[in-house]
Amino acid sequence: MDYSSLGKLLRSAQQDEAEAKRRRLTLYFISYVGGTIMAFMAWLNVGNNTPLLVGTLTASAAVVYINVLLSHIFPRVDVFYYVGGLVAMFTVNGLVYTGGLNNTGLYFVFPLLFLQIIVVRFRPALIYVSVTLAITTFMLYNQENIIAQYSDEHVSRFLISTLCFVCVAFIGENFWHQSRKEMLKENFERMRQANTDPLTKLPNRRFLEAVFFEKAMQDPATYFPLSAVVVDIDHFKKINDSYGHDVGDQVLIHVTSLMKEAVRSSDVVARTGGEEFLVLFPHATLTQAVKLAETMRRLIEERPFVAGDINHPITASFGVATALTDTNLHASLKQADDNLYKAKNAGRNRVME
Ligand SMILES: Nc1nc2c(ncn2[C@@H]2O[C@H](COP(=O)(O)OP(=O)(O)OP(=O)(O)O)[C@@H](O)[C@H]2O)c(=O)[nH]1
Repeated sequence: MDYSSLGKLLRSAQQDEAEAKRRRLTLYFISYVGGTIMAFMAWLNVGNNTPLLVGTLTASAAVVYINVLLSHIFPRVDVFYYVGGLVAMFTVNGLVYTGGLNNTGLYFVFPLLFLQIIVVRFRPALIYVSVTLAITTFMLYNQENIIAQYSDEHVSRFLISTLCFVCVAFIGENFWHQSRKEMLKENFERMRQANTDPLTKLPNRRFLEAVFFEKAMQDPATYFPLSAVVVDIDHFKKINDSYGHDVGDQVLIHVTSLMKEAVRSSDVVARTGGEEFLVLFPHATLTQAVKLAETMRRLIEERPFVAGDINHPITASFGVATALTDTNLHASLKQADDNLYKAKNAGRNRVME
């Protein structure tokens, strides 16, 4: 698996739960409070001979309630936030068009715009608010086409204060957005370090357990049958003893690059111990995994470690097993381990299934 795919997996594991919760709770709060206010205002206006205003408020309240109820059922779906923003746009312009109760419609524009900014993500919010304000401004300068009538003074005051308000709200949102991005970047870097072996730059055991296996359990159709190959370099201690630890390290890097050369881009090569590796083949049968392990074994055998005066043949032993479903993942990892020991006992430099 290449660096960017591993990064993607890590990023998906770094779920920004706090931000998701903030958005979800904001949507719930705004929808229940806002929907109730809209319904109440609609009820207040019944009998005032303002059917369009009553209709706008009732329709908005109904859509807000349905939207929030659906968002409880599908909490991970983003569309409800955008629907919330659209309802705000519709309500703002309905209020501007009709004038609202006793011509107070313009005063409700501020909170509704603010709701749009916090419910919809930063960039889409720029579009939502711009479109909402463009329609509002058009109506205010073409009052012959709308029901409400506002004085020039009223319109100027409203537009200037709205502009200031929107700028301040976006500046605040932008700073929050930037600092959150920085925080996520730092957090990601820490996570990357914790999940990577510093010598070979391969993912480590922690990555497999905390990220990869979790992901595989969540999406078994993509990952299973999941084949595992445990790889152990033969007589590695001798290399360390003969040439020193630094050369041993270079041999580990050499073997890593050979294994990466042999596998597919969707496979994961991880370093799980000193001279032990675990290679995972998502969606691969036992036969395919044995074939890939054999390719790795041959490649390692055929390409000795060469550095300066050193030309040292390397071999490795392989234990293979396949988990057909997520329920036997751990049993098959253990089986792959057992098969590795069989390969060692049978004379090394071989693949055992
Ligand atoms: N250079 C280097 N050596 C390491 C590292 N981690 C573990 N080792 C060494 O790897 C060697 C493993 O030795 P053994 O477990 O006896 O295995 P082996 O010599 O490969 O023998 P078999 O596995 O039975 O073929 C030990 O000497 C460890 O010190 C490392 O990061 N770098």
